[in-house]
Amino acid sequence: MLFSEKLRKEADEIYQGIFRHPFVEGLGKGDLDPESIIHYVKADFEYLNAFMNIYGLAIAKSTRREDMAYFHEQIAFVLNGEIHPHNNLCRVAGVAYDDLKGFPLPPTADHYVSHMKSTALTGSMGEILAALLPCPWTYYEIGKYLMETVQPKPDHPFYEWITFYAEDEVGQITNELRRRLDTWAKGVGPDELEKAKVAFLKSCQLEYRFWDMAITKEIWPFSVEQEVTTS
Ligand SMILES: Cc1ncc(CN)c(N)n1
Repeated sequence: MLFSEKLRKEADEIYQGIFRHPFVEGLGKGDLDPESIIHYVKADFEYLNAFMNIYGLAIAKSTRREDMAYFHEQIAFVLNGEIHPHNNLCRVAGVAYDDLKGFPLPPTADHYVSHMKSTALTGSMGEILAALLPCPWTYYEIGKYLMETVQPKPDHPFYEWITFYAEDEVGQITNELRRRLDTWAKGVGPDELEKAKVAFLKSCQLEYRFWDMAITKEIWPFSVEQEVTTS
Protein backbone atom coordinates (compact mmCIF):
# COMPACT_ATOMS: atom_id res chain seq x y z
CA MET A 1 0.00 0.00 0.00
CA LEU A 2 1.33 3.46 -0.87
CA PHE A 3 2.19 5.79 2.02
CA SER A 4 -0.56 8.25 1.07
CA GLU A 5 -3.10 5.39 0.97
CA LYS A 6 -2.07 4.44 4.51
CA LEU A 7 -2.49 8.06 5.60
CA ARG A 8 -5.95 8.26 4.03
CA LYS A 9 -6.97 5.05 5.82
CA GLU A 10 -5.72 6.35 9.19
CA ALA A 11 -7.61 9.61 8.66
CA ASP A 12 -10.86 8.03 7.48
CA GLU A 13 -12.74 8.81 10.70
CA ILE A 14 -11.80 12.48 10.30
CA TYR A 15 -12.83 12.53 6.61
CA GLN A 16 -16.20 10.95 7.47
CA GLY A 17 -16.63 13.54 10.24
CA ILE A 18 -15.91 16.33 7.76
CA PHE A 19 -18.51 15.03 5.25
CA ARG A 20 -21.11 15.10 8.03
CA HIS A 21 -20.03 18.45 9.48
CA PRO A 22 -22.90 21.01 9.75
CA PHE A 23 -21.04 23.50 7.53
CA VAL A 24 -20.52 20.91 4.80
CA GLU A 25 -24.14 19.76 5.20
CA GLY A 26 -25.19 23.40 4.88
CA LEU A 27 -23.24 23.68 1.63
CA GLY A 28 -25.15 20.65 0.34
CA LYS A 29 -28.56 21.84 1.52
CA GLY A 30 -27.87 25.42 0.48
CA ASP A 31 -29.06 26.79 3.82
CA LEU A 32 -25.87 28.09 5.49
CA ASP A 33 -26.11 30.95 7.96
CA PRO A 34 -24.69 34.04 6.15
CA GLU A 35 -22.73 35.04 9.29
CA SER A 36 -20.96 31.65 9.30
CA ILE A 37 -20.13 32.08 5.61
CA ILE A 38 -18.67 35.52 6.32
CA HIS A 39 -16.63 34.17 9.25
CA TYR A 40 -15.31 31.38 7.04
CA VAL A 41 -14.34 33.60 4.10
CA LYS A 42 -12.57 36.15 6.34
CA ALA A 43 -10.47 33.37 7.86
CA ASP A 44 -9.96 31.47 4.61
CA PHE A 45 -8.67 34.52 2.73
CA GLU A 46 -5.90 34.89 5.31
CA TYR A 47 -5.39 31.11 5.50
CA LEU A 48 -4.83 30.92 1.74
CA ASN A 49 -2.38 33.81 1.88
CA ALA A 50 -0.44 31.90 4.55
CA PHE A 51 -0.68 28.75 2.41
CA MET A 52 1.10 30.61 -0.40
CA ASN A 53 3.77 31.75 2.10
CA ILE A 54 4.29 28.08 2.98
CA TYR A 55 4.76 27.17 -0.69
CA GLY A 56 7.37 29.94 -0.67
CA LEU A 57 9.11 28.30 2.31
CA ALA A 58 9.02 24.99 0.42
CA ILE A 59 10.69 26.72 -2.54
CA ALA A 60 13.37 28.03 -0.18
CA LYS A 61 14.04 24.44 0.96
CA SER A 62 13.96 22.94 -2.56
CA THR A 63 17.20 21.62 -3.99
CA ARG A 64 15.77 20.75 -7.42
CA ARG A 65 14.61 23.29 -9.97
CA GLU A 66 11.69 21.03 -10.87
CA ASP A 67 10.40 21.24 -7.27
CA MET A 68 10.71 25.03 -7.35
CA ALA A 69 8.66 25.15 -10.57
CA TYR A 70 6.04 22.86 -9.01
CA PHE A 71 5.52 24.97 -5.88
CA HIS A 72 5.50 28.11 -8.01
CA GLU A 73 2.65 26.69 -10.13
CA GLN A 74 0.68 25.79 -7.01
CA ILE A 75 0.87 29.39 -5.78
CA ALA A 76 -0.73 30.51 -9.07
CA PHE A 77 -3.63 28.11 -8.55
CA VAL A 78 -4.38 29.41 -5.04
CA LEU A 79 -3.97 33.01 -6.17
CA ASN A 80 -6.14 32.84 -9.29
CA GLY A 81 -8.36 29.80 -8.75
CA GLU A 82 -9.69 29.86 -5.22
CA ILE A 83 -11.19 33.31 -5.57
CA HIS A 84 -14.07 31.65 -7.48
CA PRO A 85 -15.47 29.57 -4.59
CA HIS A 86 -14.94 32.57 -2.29
CA ASN A 87 -16.91 34.77 -4.68
CA ASN A 88 -19.73 32.20 -4.71
CA LEU A 89 -19.88 32.26 -0.88
CA CYS A 90 -19.85 36.07 -0.80
CA ARG A 91 -22.69 36.28 -3.34
CA VAL A 92 -24.88 33.97 -1.24
CA ALA A 93 -24.04 35.89 1.96
CA GLY A 94 -24.79 39.18 0.19
CA VAL A 95 -21.40 40.78 0.92
CA ALA A 96 -18.54 42.18 -1.17
CA TYR A 97 -15.43 39.97 -1.15
CA ASP A 98 -13.20 43.01 -0.67
CA ASP A 99 -14.97 43.75 2.63
CA LEU A 100 -13.86 40.37 4.04
CA LYS A 101 -10.12 40.74 3.37
CA GLY A 102 -7.46 41.63 5.92
CA PHE A 103 -9.00 40.26 9.13
CA PRO A 104 -6.89 38.52 11.81
CA LEU A 105 -7.04 34.73 11.86
CA PRO A 106 -9.40 33.25 14.50
CA PRO A 107 -7.68 30.85 16.97
CA THR A 108 -8.24 27.62 15.00
CA ALA A 109 -7.10 29.06 11.68
CA ASP A 110 -4.12 30.62 13.47
CA HIS A 111 -3.26 27.21 14.95
CA TYR A 112 -3.52 25.54 11.52
CA VAL A 113 -1.29 28.14 9.86
CA SER A 114 1.26 27.93 12.71
CA HIS A 115 1.34 24.14 12.36
CA MET A 116 2.05 24.35 8.62
CA LYS A 117 4.60 27.16 9.01
CA SER A 118 6.56 25.44 11.76
CA THR A 119 6.53 22.20 9.74
CA ALA A 120 7.79 24.10 6.70
CA LEU A 121 10.56 25.75 8.73
CA THR A 122 11.76 22.74 10.70
CA GLY A 123 10.54 19.63 8.86
CA SER A 124 11.70 17.49 5.96
CA MET A 125 10.25 17.89 2.46
CA GLY A 126 8.02 14.89 3.18
CA GLU A 127 6.64 16.46 6.36
CA ILE A 128 5.90 19.66 4.46
CA LEU A 129 4.04 17.77 1.70
CA ALA A 130 2.15 15.77 4.34
CA ALA A 131 1.10 18.91 6.24
CA LEU A 132 -0.11 20.57 3.01
CA LEU A 133 -1.94 17.57 1.54
CA PRO A 134 -5.20 17.63 3.58
CA CYS A 135 -5.96 21.09 2.19
CA PRO A 136 -6.65 19.97 -1.40
CA TRP A 137 -7.47 16.36 -0.54
CA THR A 138 -10.29 16.95 1.97
CA TYR A 139 -11.86 19.64 -0.27
CA TYR A 140 -11.65 17.40 -3.35
CA GLU A 141 -13.42 14.63 -1.46
CA ILE A 142 -16.01 17.07 -0.05
CA GLY A 143 -16.67 18.26 -3.62
CA LYS A 144 -17.11 14.71 -4.92
CA TYR A 145 -19.22 13.72 -1.90
CA LEU A 146 -21.58 16.68 -2.42
CA MET A 147 -21.75 16.03 -6.18
CA GLU A 148 -22.83 12.46 -5.52
CA THR A 149 -25.20 13.07 -2.62
CA VAL A 150 -26.75 16.40 -3.71
CA GLN A 151 -26.31 16.27 -7.51
CA PRO A 152 -26.54 20.06 -7.61
CA LYS A 153 -28.09 21.83 -10.61
CA PRO A 154 -26.71 25.20 -11.80
CA ASP A 155 -29.37 27.01 -9.74
CA HIS A 156 -28.09 25.47 -6.47
CA PRO A 157 -26.73 28.36 -4.30
CA PHE A 158 -23.34 26.66 -3.91
CA TYR A 159 -23.12 25.09 -7.38
CA GLU A 160 -19.89 26.95 -8.19
CA TRP A 161 -18.25 26.02 -4.87
CA ILE A 162 -19.17 22.34 -5.16
CA THR A 163 -18.22 21.94 -8.83
CA PHE A 164 -14.94 23.88 -8.34
CA TYR A 165 -13.68 21.45 -5.68
CA ALA A 166 -15.09 18.32 -7.37
CA GLU A 167 -13.31 19.19 -10.61
CA ASP A 168 -10.46 17.23 -12.16
CA GLU A 169 -8.03 20.12 -11.58
CA VAL A 170 -8.32 19.80 -7.79
CA GLY A 171 -8.10 16.01 -8.20
CA GLN A 172 -4.90 16.39 -10.22
CA ILE A 173 -3.42 18.77 -7.63
CA THR A 174 -4.20 16.22 -4.90
CA ASN A 175 -2.78 13.32 -6.91
CA GLU A 176 0.42 15.16 -7.76
CA LEU A 177 0.99 16.10 -4.10
CA ARG A 178 0.35 12.46 -3.16
CA ARG A 179 2.73 11.23 -5.87
CA ARG A 180 5.51 13.48 -4.57
CA LEU A 181 4.90 12.37 -0.98
CA ASP A 182 4.85 8.68 -2.01
CA THR A 183 8.12 9.09 -3.94
CA TRP A 184 9.73 10.74 -0.88
CA ALA A 185 8.37 8.01 1.41
CA LYS A 186 10.09 5.25 -0.59
CA GLY A 187 13.51 6.69 0.29
CA VAL A 188 13.21 7.27 4.07
CA GLY A 189 13.00 5.21 7.26
CA PRO A 190 10.17 4.67 9.78
CA ASP A 191 11.01 7.67 11.99
CA GLU A 192 10.72 10.07 9.07
CA LEU A 193 7.47 8.42 7.96
CA GLU A 194 6.04 8.70 11.46
CA LYS A 195 6.77 12.44 11.59
CA ALA A 196 5.07 12.95 8.21
CA LYS A 197 2.05 10.95 9.41
CA VAL A 198 1.73 13.11 12.52
CA ALA A 199 1.92 16.28 10.39
CA PHE A 200 -0.75 14.93 8.02
CA LEU A 201 -3.17 13.87 10.76
CA LYS A 202 -2.82 17.19 12.58
CA SER A 203 -3.72 19.06 9.39
CA CYS A 204 -6.76 16.77 8.92
CA GLN A 205 -7.92 17.47 12.47
CA LEU A 206 -7.48 21.19 11.89
CA GLU A 207 -9.45 20.98 8.62
CA TYR A 208 -12.34 19.62 10.70
CA ARG A 209 -11.88 22.34 13.32
CA PHE A 210 -11.79 25.02 10.60
CA TRP A 211 -15.40 24.14 9.71
CA ASP A 212 -16.30 24.23 13.42
CA MET A 213 -14.68 27.65 13.68
CA ALA A 214 -17.03 28.95 10.97
CA ILE A 215 -20.19 27.44 12.48
CA THR A 216 -19.44 28.67 16.02
CA LYS A 217 -18.02 31.98 14.67
CA GLU A 218 -15.02 31.40 16.91
CA ILE A 219 -13.18 34.50 18.08
CA TRP A 220 -10.36 35.33 20.48
CA PRO A 221 -11.47 35.79 24.12
CA PHE A 222 -10.47 39.47 24.27
CA SER A 223 -10.70 42.09 21.55
CA VAL A 224 -7.11 43.35 21.81
CA GLU A 225 -5.36 44.41 18.61
CA GLN A 226 -4.34 41.46 16.41
CA GLU A 227 -1.73 41.20 13.73
CA VAL A 228 -2.90 40.95 10.11
CA THR A 229 -0.15 39.74 7.86
CA THR A 230 -1.59 40.38 4.42
CA SER A 231 -4.08 42.53 2.52
C1 LIG B 1 -8.95 25.70 5.43
C2 LIG B 1 -8.94 25.37 3.98
N1 LIG B 1 -8.55 24.10 3.60
C3 LIG B 1 -8.55 23.79 2.28
C4 LIG B 1 -8.91 24.68 1.32
C5 LIG B 1 -8.93 24.28 -0.13
N2 LIG B 1 -7.76 24.66 -0.78
C6 LIG B 1 -9.29 25.95 1.74
N3 LIG B 1 -9.67 26.89 0.85
N4 LIG B 1 -9.31 26.28 3.08
